[in-house]
Amino acid sequence: MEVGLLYSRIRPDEKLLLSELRERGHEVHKVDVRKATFGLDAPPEPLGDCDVVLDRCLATSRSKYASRFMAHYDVPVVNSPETAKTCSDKVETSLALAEAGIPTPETTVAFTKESALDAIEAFGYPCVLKPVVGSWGRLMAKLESRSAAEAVLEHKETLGHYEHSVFYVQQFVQKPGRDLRVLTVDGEPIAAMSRTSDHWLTNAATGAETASFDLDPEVEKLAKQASDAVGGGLLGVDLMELENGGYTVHEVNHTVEFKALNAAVDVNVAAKVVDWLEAKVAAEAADDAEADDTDADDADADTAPAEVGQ
Ligand SMILES: Nc1ncnc2c1ncn2[C@@H]1O[C@H](COP(=O)(O)OP(=O)(O)OP(=O)(O)O)[C@@H](O)[C@H]1O
Repeated sequence: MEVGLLYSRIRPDEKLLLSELRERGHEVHKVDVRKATFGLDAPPEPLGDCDVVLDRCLATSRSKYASRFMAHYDVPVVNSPETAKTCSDKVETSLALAEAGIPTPETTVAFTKESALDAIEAFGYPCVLKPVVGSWGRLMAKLESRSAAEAVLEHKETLGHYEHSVFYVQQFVQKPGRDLRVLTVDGEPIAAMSRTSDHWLTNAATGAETASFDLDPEVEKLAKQASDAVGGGLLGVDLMELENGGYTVHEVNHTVEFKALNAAVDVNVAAKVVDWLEAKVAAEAADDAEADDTDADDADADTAPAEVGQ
């Protein structure tokens, strides 16, 4: 198959994917989104001929628009623009999870620092303030007191980008020093790991210790539901274990990194992802062939009465 790769930096994750794709003899076209341009009529060369395009852009805005353009050109893209739109924004993600009835931390959104402080006080301390867009745990604050909350809110309002005047306040979940990451393809888990740290931020990017996690049916079910809720694709579903049992889903990542997962588990993650891509492309080709057959049958049916009459 011909695979397009939209990127701005080739991380170890992309390297794993690229070598797996090339080892299997697939042709890969890398497109640096910093150099490409996207018009309304035709896709940048050679993406139009690709069987599938992988959006691996680092920047949220690039990822959102680049995947939207691919869909506009009718080029199959992973992940879909709908998924990118939902996952790249924590408000959208929380709403999608809540609408699907998936347990997710209690969250309140406010638009001024005064109403944000009201929301924070209603949660009590500690609670969490997150930027609506961003990853790797950056600019997340665990608020331990009213005075800390006031200071952070003032900094955000005065110094922050306009996105920082959407205040996303969340209950602090008393997790057991770790959270869980499940990598899924259209809801099917490929592998899972726990990420443990003494710090309250336990994502791998902050240096947490990773270990393979044996999926239980509940995590598997929630990962599938969370994937469906955001539109499916190649996703990293993040969950926390609750003190009284059960889980809560706090994030779904759409341009998911899997280098740490690959190192933690006994699964060749890139190989599983490429298996899924191959199956996806084959299914799409079969659908297209069926549609062509149906069109041909319809054309025969259209001409049949005339033939009979002759
Ligand atoms: N409500 C919460 N209560 C307690 N801990 C939390 C809460 N939300 C997030 N965390 C911790 O903070 C870490 C980062 O959170 P989150 O995934 O929301 O941020 P992020 O910047 O989008 O990170 P990434 O994109 O790398 O997953 C999580 O791995 C988890 O350990």
